[in-house]
Amino acid sequence: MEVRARAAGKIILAGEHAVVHGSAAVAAAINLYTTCSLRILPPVAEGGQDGAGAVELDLRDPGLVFSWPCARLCEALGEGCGAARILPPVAEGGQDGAGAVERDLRDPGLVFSLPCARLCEALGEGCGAAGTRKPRPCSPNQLAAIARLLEEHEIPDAKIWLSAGLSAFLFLYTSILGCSTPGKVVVSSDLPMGSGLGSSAAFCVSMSGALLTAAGAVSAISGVEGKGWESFGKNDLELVNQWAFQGEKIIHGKPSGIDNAVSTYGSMIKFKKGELTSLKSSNPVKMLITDTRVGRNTKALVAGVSERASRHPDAMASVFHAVNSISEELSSIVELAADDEIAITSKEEKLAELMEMNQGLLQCMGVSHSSIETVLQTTLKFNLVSKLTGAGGGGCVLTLIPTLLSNLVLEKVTAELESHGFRCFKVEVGGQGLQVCQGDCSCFNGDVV
Ligand SMILES: Nc1ncnc2c1ncn2[C@@H]1O[C@H](COP(=O)(O)OP(=O)(O)O)[C@@H](O)[C@H]1O
Ligand SMILES: C[C@@](O)(CCOP(=O)(O)O)CC(=O)O
Ligand SMILES: [Mg+2]
Repeated sequence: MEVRARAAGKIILAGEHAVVHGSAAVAAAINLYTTCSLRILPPVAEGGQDGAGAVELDLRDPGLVFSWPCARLCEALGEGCGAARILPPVAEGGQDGAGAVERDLRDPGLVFSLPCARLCEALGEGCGAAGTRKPRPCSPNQLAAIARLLEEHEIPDAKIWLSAGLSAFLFLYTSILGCSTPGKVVVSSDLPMGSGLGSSAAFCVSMSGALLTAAGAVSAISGVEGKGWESFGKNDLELVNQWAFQGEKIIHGKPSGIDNAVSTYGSMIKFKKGELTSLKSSNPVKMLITDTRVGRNTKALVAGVSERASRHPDAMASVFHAVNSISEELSSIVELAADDEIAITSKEEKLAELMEMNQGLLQCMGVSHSSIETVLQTTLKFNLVSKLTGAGGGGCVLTLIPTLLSNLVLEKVTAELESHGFRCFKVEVGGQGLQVCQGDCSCFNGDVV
């Protein structure tokens, strides 16, 4: 069985960091994706091919491949992993008895087998992939066991930041498919990693989408246009989102959930205390993204803001309160319909002013950086307003592009930003959320399985 899932990166127009402390934030999906391709391999018969009984992860962006024998996963993660083995669904006219759930109780020495058809008849809808329908957090013991598994691999020092993503992968894979399901996973992404465009969330959402589809816990709705990409219904998206959030917790420590939500659902959203409101943006919002190429780590920046908040609780509560007002106002302006040049310009001026105010408050939180300040000063020379997006400390900066801005000015500002060594690109704002494609994945072509 092969499945491919893709999830979008995001920009935060207002409210990053404050959203972790209960304020509202506004985010939008962008047309840069992380794609996770999964091939479930047949269970290995005794005396079977060497190495076939393994879980392999091929990370195309850093260019690293990892492999864990299923036996080693079961030994390390034991009970917690459920040691489930997913058998391929039975085709019509398939082998008798294969479409069954078998429970092998080693201690009393009893084996029970219930045909799937009988389970469905007796338990109906509610019986669907029960184990995966209740996402649970990674326990401290599980996390420690995963860390020990990772120590057995030589991760180059320069790429040690990958450990968080690898831990999230091992947690999601073994929790959803069990430890004894051999498989091969390939991840590739358009997103720069660790730059504020939500690569960690897109990683967890695409991974959860592919794994849950393979486990039969969610299924795509057919008939959506595109090159074989299909969308999911609301309940399935919610399940994927909840699992992805558990993965984000491993990477970020204390995520608000906004990144995985916008990556899963797409479009533009307002997010507050876990509640999501979909925003209908009536005019296109155009943003230039500047990647300062200054690496940073979301987990450390989020922890830094929390420490500042515990040192100055009253002052920081006021900062978070102000950000909440900015996000609330920005979300209502985004939805205003502007149908002539004057109305569009006035709407864009309001958005720009709110972004500028938000940037000032992000400076108060201590998450700006000299590279970000350089972007702000450069764009200001052209009367353009910018703010950092995501966790800050480097990473990406957004610049609002007014509808009436000439291409010449845009080229000039881009050239000046790039002369500082930054990388500029334009993105489409408010696009697709999670999508899936089943069938042969081209990334496995040439594999001998
Ligand atoms: N395509 C990917 N391949 C491997 N790991 C990834 C990938 N995308 C994200 N990650 C994980 O997510 C981490 C970056 O997350 P984070 O610091 O939150 O930055 P951001 O989400 O803004 O890109 C990486 O260090 C890595 O562990
Ligand atoms: C800083 C924060 O608001 C967004 C982090 O986004 P990113 O990982 O930098 O893309 C954290 C969160 O909301 O979980
Ligand atoms: Mg992140």
